Parts: sequence; structure tokens; C-alpha cells
Amino acid sequence: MTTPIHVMSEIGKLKTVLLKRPGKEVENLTPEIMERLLFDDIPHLPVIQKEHDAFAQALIDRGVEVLYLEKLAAEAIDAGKVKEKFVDRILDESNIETDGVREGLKKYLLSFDTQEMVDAIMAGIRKKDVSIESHHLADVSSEEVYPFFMDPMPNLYFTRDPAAAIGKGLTINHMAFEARNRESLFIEAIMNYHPRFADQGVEVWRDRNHTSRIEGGDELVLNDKVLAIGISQRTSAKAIEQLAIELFERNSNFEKVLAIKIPNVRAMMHLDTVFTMVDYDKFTIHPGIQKNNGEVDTYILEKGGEPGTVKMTQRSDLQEILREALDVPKLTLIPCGGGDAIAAPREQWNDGSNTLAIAPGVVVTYDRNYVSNALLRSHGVEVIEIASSELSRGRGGPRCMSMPLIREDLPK
Ligand SMILES: NC(=[NH2+])NCCC[C@H](N)C(=O)O
Repeated sequence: MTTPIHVMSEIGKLKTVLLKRPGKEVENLTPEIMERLLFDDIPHLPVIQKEHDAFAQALIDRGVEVLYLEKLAAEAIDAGKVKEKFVDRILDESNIETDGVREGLKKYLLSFDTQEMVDAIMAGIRKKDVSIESHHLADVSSEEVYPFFMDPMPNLYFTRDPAAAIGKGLTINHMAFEARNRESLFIEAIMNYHPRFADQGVEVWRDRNHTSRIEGGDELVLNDKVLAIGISQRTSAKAIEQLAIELFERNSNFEKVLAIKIPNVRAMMHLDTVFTMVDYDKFTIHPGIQKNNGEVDTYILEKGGEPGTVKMTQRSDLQEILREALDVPKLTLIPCGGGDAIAAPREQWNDGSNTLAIAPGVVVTYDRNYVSNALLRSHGVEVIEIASSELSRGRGGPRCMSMPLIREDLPK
């Protein structure tokens, strides 16, 4: 197994994972902008960093290699000698109002060494920090009250979403909201220029140059043949069908995509906020996505008769669909918060269904979701809890905060 990306399941022993340590970007929030930037509160930086370091350490203690997005991005930019090109690319997507401001920002960013520059872009660029040399009214009179020329990217620590490893490749995502869409530029640079990934046989199943949206929180690799992808607030049916066609027609091993429809609401933005795989035959599920008798609208996509088409079957018996797809005798759905009227929505809000499997039957979860954690244990799952007071304020859990790059294959 020598390829830099290898993910044939959700639960195979985790070997290498991509994280982002929360930085200044999570503190560059105010009540006025946090909703637009998809935060519900403002994290306390030293504490969120401590919690995140403990998350990373829990993975390292289990033999996982932890890579950091911010470090790989800087290394990639240096390796490719593309500092200026990268700055141009990110400025193109940062809503810069005038040429004068753009020039000033470019000069400012290029004055840093590469790592500092990457960190500064991620943190957001304050107007007060950049001098604009211009005699044009528009350059000097920009909306004074708004503090940023370039918005902070507080959601970067959710490395799951801007890209998703699938098999020996990945999708580099066009994300749903402007608040996050620039995030996938870092991954794009890493795949193009970092010596660990560039020209190493990594398949880009779908790049970010699309108009239809998809995010990694919706992309689940159930096994080496079947994916589950959420039709959600963040991922459109169109993007799923396009990706399925790419996977079926190019040299991937995937044969089936289960497109699972979940409610279009903030609390359940991605499939992995309501549904994650914890063992060969066990999933967590938030009962809020199930209708009577546990039904969930699901569309099964397979290779179509004509090129560029898919064959589609609609069903709603999710438990049986999963049992068949995974070829197990019995499949268990473990309800978040035990399905209790209060505990279920409360724990789901703080990512109680969002587990990161690091091996079959071994998961990392937030400590605050004690009802769900106890239930997982009663089903024989090993639960590694991490502190979550500040991490959870961004509305994402351990799966959202990690992008597996290499997992061991499951025994056949
Ligand atoms: N895979 C996930 N569930 N990620 C959660 C991302 C949370 C982030 N604040 C957002 O709204 O985008």
C-alpha cells in the first residue's frame, strides 16, 4: 500500500489523518459575523487549542500519523514555488473590492514567509494591518465599519469538508457557502505541489471547478464498493450523480452510491452529523432523520447502460439497504441520545452521532455526549472521549475535525 491516499472504508484502522489546529481565525469572530461564518458562538482560543491538541494526541497514542493542513499547505507552496500564484488565486475568491486594495493586500501577504502567510490568510486580514497606497476614492473609502479585507476561515479545523478521500483518490470540493469555499484551495495546492502527493497517482475524482456543491461531511466510504452520500444542505443531488458517474466510469473500485436524503436544516447540515459508521455492522443514527418505521429516502445509484448515465432505484428501508450493501447478517442502528425526546436532539446538536472510527468498533467522541457514549459502550464499542467545551462551538465533532488519508484495508 504505497499510494499517499488509501481509504476503502469508514472503519479500517486509521494510519494517517489530516487535521488543522484551530488558530487566530476562531477568535476573529464577532456576534455580527459569526452566523454568516457558520459559528454559533466564539471559542476561547487557548482552550480550543488545548482540546484540539488532546484530540491529536489521542490519535497519536493509537499509532495514527497526524498531518497538519496549515503545514502541508506552506510546504506545498514552497515546493511548487507558487507563492504569488497562490496569493492571486485566493485573492480572486476573496471579494476584494478594488485594484488598489488588491495590490496592497498582495504586497502585504508576499512580505511574510510562506508559513506566516498561510496562517495570516487563514486567520483573516484586518483592514488596519494593510496600508493601501492609492489616490482613488474607492480604495480609501471602503466600508469602514467592516473590519476585514479578507474574512477569517474559522471552519478550517473541520478538515473533513473541503475535500474527501475516496479509495486512492479524493474529491476537492466546491463548497456550499462562500464562508467556506476558499478552504479547498489549500487542499488543491497540496495535491498539486506537495511532494508527498503530487504525481504520486492520487486520483482527483472531482475538482473544485464546478458549480454544484458537495462537502466531505456528506461523503462516507462504507466499503470498497459502496459509498453513502448525503443529499443535504451542503451537497446537491446533481453533484452526487456527477461524482457517481466519474467513479463508475474511471478506474475506481466503487460500484454503488447510496444517496441518502436528510433534512435541509442547520443542525443536520451533513450526513455525518446524523449518521456515522462505528463497526462492521453498526452505525450511530439521529432518530430525527427517520420517518415512521425508521424510513429514510434513499436512492441507489449504479452504472447505467449508456455512458454518462446511472441506473437508479428508490427505496426507504435504510437499515436493510445497509445490511445488504455491507453483506452482514444483522445491522444495528444505535440512536443518538438513546432516542430520548431531550437527550437525542441535545446530544445531536453537539455532534453525538458524529463519531470518528479509528478501527472497527473503536471510536473517538465528545465527552459531553454521555448518553450516546454509554449506549455505544453497551453495544460493545470502545469509546475514546475527548474534551469538547470549545471544539463543539463550531458545530462539528471528531469525524468533521479529521480527514483520513490512509486506512488499513479490512480483512476480506
Ligand atoms: N462534517 C461536518 N459535519 N462538519 C461540520 C462543519 C461545521 C461548520 N461550522 C459548518 O457549518 O460548515
